[in-house]
Amino acid sequence: MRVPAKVNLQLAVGPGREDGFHDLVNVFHAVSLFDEVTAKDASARRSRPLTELTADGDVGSHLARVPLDSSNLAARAAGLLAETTGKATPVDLSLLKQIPVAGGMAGGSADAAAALVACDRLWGSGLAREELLGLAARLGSDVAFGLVGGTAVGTGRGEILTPMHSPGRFHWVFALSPHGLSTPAVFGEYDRLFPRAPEPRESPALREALAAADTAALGRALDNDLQPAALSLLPELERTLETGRAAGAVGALVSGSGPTCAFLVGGGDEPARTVADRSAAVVAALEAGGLCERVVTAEGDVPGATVL
Ligand SMILES: C[C@](O)(CO)[C@H](O)COP(=O)(O)OP(=O)(O)OC[C@H]1O[C@@H](n2ccc(N)nc2=O)[C@H](O)[C@@H]1O
Ligand SMILES: Nc1ncnc2c1ncn2[C@@H]1O[C@H](COP(=O)(O)OP(=O)(O)OP(=O)(O)O)[C@@H](O)[C@H]1O
Repeated sequence: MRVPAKVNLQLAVGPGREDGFHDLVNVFHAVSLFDEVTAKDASARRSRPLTELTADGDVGSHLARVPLDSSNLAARAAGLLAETTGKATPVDLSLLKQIPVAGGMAGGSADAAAALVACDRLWGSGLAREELLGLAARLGSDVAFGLVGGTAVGTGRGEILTPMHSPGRFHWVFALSPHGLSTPAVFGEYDRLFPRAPEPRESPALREALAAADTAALGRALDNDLQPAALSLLPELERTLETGRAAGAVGALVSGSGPTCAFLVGGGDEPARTVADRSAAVVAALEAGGLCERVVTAEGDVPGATVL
């Protein structure tokens, strides 16, 4: 299975709920930075554990942060499916990672989405899409989007998804931080900074920009309520954002809970040469700035988990 990363085009965060979560208006956009998840039958093993994991990939120091035990979200996904259907045999899960780890791009959630589909096929459980989406939502707020992909607005804690009309093709540059940020810690910092947050509201300007495939308007509409919290925990991110903006990015923001920074560098409504030049300028400035571990480019939107 191949499964994409996400960037949040809008992340409006309401006040903390009694269950520890926050109501969101979360506009997800899937980008062409992919993890690959393979599930192989290991019935010969016969004994527990249900899953054994390996992880490899092109994510530098981030790879060391991927747990290889039952806490891995892909293993948890396999476990939840097994528990739900009662149909399971031991499985070897291998992860090939391109999505930054603890980077605010939903890498673990993507792997969980892919593992659900891969194990459903391997075990012949044949769950309906709605049932898989239900299991995904139980695993984490971002997991269902890994199944769906494209551009979609998530409400509730982010798991209730409605597709958004986005006919355009957008080009992005991502600055990967050497650090990770814990999602609960960033929400906690948000509560400290904004103890009386208003109810989250969708941005009409963003919806219009997406529908019109208007890159400049999309750049202006990008908005992440968690950005001040991520900057408060990692102040150096402000310089990363400023470096990309100064090099010509059309829009810049922290992706989700961070610390990956996302730069919109063009869209299909602009000449390809303009986009390529702008992208190259932003990549060069970020690399020369020495602020991030790696710089990668990607396009969006792309489909969710896909069988290779
Ligand atoms: C920041 C985002 O990535 C934006 O897409 C998501 O909201 C986070 O999604 P996720 O990583 O799948 O998060 P979950 O595994 O569901 O929750 C992890 C923790 O993040 C916080 N959390 C998450 C989602 C949400 N709507 N409100 C929250 O307060 C809670 O402390 C929760 O215990
Ligand atoms: N398959 C996985 N890949 C990466 N990290 C995983 C995985 N399973 C569990 N983890 C753990 O989850 C933590 C968060 O990883 P992840 O890459 O999903 O963060 P994230 O992209 O910031 O998440 P989100 O954007 O959904 O908030 C990591 O620090 C790691 O310990």
